[in-house]
Amino acid sequence: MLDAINLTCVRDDRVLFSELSFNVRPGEMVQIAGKNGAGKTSLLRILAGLAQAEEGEVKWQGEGLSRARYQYHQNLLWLGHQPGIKTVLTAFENLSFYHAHGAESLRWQALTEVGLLGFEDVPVNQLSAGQQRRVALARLWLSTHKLWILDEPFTAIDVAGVEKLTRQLRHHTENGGMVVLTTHQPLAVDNVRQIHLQEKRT
Ligand SMILES: Nc1ncnc2c1ncn2[C@@H]1O[C@H](COP(=O)(O)OP(=O)(O)OP(=O)(O)O)[C@@H](O)[C@H]1O
Repeated sequence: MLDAINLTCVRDDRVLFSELSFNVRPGEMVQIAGKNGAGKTSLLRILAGLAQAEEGEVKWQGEGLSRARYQYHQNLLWLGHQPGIKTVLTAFENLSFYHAHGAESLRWQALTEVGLLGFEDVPVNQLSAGQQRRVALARLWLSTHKLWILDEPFTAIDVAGVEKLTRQLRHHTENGGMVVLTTHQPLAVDNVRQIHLQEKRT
């Protein structure tokens, strides 16, 4: 289980959120909602252990991230706002880099799932924005991590891609996984829990 406990985040003397507490249990999907600049990415980065909160703590399986860091990173798949892929490598090379010890057949399967079969040998910097995003998203079909933290995973993805990705998110939670994500578009998922960030002034 992931626990966010009394988190306060301040950026440029502005309190983005304060005393924010929630948890994410196996099988749950949580959407962080709020207008542009509300602090959604800032919150996800704190949850992923990439940034510090001014106050409060994040716990994984009951332990603070500083103590549980190794275990946490074994269980966490973070997909940031940027695709986070190596643009001089091809789609297939990216997946090989990411999934070095897994079976090659699984990489082909993941490329097929995200509709990149036929583009596997193209350097990523020659792919479209949506295709580049799909290379990053292919990791979701290779992941064995329990917790997925995804910042705007649907950005630049077409309608069919959104449906496929939504199915994969559902599949993950139905199998006991956890998803925390931001998105500005409606999610076609039952039981998604929303946490709204609202601006507070100092
Ligand atoms: N490292 C930083 N230093 C200073 N200010 C920052 C930093 N990171 C974010 N901010 C500010 O914090 C606010 C919230 O940013 P954040 O990216 O978390 O918002 P968001 O809710 O994800 O927005 P969007 O929906 O536009 O992606 C913004 O005003 C941003 O300028």
